[in-house]
Amino acid sequence: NDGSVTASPEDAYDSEYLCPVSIDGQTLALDFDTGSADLWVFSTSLPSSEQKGHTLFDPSKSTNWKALSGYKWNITYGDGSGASGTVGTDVVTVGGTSVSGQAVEIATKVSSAFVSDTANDGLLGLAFSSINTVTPKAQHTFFDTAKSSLSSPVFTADLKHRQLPGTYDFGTIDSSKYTGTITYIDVDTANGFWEFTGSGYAVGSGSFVSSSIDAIADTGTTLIYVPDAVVTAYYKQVSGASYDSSQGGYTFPCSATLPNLTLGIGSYHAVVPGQYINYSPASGSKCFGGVQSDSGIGFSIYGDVFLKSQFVIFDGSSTPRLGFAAK
Ligand SMILES: Cc1nn(C)c(C)c1CC(=O)Nc1ccccn1
Repeated sequence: NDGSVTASPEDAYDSEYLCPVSIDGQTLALDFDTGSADLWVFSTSLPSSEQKGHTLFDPSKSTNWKALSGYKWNITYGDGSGASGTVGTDVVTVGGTSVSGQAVEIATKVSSAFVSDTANDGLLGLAFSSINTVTPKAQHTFFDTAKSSLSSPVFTADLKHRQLPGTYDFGTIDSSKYTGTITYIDVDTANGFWEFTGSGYAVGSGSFVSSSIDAIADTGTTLIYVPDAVVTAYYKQVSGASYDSSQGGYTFPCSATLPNLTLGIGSYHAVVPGQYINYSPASGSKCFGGVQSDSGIGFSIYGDVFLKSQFVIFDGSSTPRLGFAAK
């Protein structure tokens, strides 16, 4: 029951990656999010003003739909966006991986950021089920539901830079998708995230700075959010870079040459190409950086800007771990 599904960039800046997911034959484009654990979808139960532009799941058209009476969900993401609604189970298929009895969370309310993100029909959470928001009983993620039917209890992310489709694979590690060896690192599941301790960083050709960085591998977050020491060291090497409070982050002249950012994973040095860190135009001739401060978040987030430079293994075995390889 292994599967592979394309992950297509939503826009020219790789703000998010969307994957086709079939719910009892109704196909929606979902944002696979290793930073949360709810599978929720835009639905016909939303106010019509919030439905516009999205593909809607209609449970009344699903023969395998089973409503969970009295069950509810309510999620708020770190950027302040959120959604809430009711719950049922159905057959969910991702590439070749099909599961029955999967909790599908129907949105009856979504925040404005989701309404305006019309390419996105919901999220498929791939963090640990311990942080699923359904009450009175937390539900399993798609990966947890599928795990026992997979050749091995893993999924991998091979996200691409700029306009290229990548893939999420379930159940196998495709050795044609990476080069060299895989470096594995322990994961602390206490907060429900794929959380690990990074070993440090380097900017461009500069020397590696050893420092412990508490970070999560988060496919649902666009940028890299790291400690101020890293951010300061990075933009010191970018002429014309500065913190722009009106943009809410560091910007720089779009013509700037950006240094690579190396992030240590154990003894492995993961290199994020400088071009990946020119995220998008900000205003005028300034561009917004793909590396920003994690202050106020409580941990660092290695989001898509980082993950798309690597081949990443999310190993859900009894001792969960993360694997990283160059590609
Ligand atoms: C935790 C956090 N703080 N801040 C400022 C950001 C941007 C985050 C990450 C975040 O919100 N990710 C997200 C958003 C929507 C859907 C899925 N993931």
